[in-house]
Amino acid sequence: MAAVKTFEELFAELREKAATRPEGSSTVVALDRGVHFIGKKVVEEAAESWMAAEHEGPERAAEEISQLLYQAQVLMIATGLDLKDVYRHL
Ligand SMILES: N=c1c2ncn([C@@H]3O[C@H](COP(=O)(O)OP(=O)(O)OP(=O)(O)O)[C@@H](O)[C@H]3O)c2ncn1[C@@H]1O[C@H](COP(=O)(O)O)[C@@H](O)[C@H]1O
Repeated sequence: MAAVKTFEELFAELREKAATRPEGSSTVVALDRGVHFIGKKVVEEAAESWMAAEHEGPERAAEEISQLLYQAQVLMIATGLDLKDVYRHL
């Protein structure tokens, strides 16, 4: 099994990608397309998470929810938010 990546580690990785803009990064492509594009991805992955949880079982739900968390982080970066800006509302 691949090494487990935490939410905080993924966010740090994505912020680094946004700053250094490496070739081939899907995160850089999404950030260049902007908040409207990323927002649609958030909604798409939310819907796919719901459908997987209701009809496809826990393993598929886990995959889709991981993509939802990724897209939420990309939206945070596109909006200039840090994790602590979100955490203070939890
Ligand atoms: N965790 C993710 C991650 N989850 C989803 N995605 C991207 O989000 C997009 C999902 O959009 P789509 O729904 O069109 O993709 P799909 O294949 O149809 O997926 P399904 O939802 O249908 O299953 C794809 O481009 C994926 O590459 C992700 N892209 C990157 N990461 C991680 O982010 C980090 C940086 O990645 P790069 O920026 O690509 O270097 C790395 O650790 C990656 O593992």
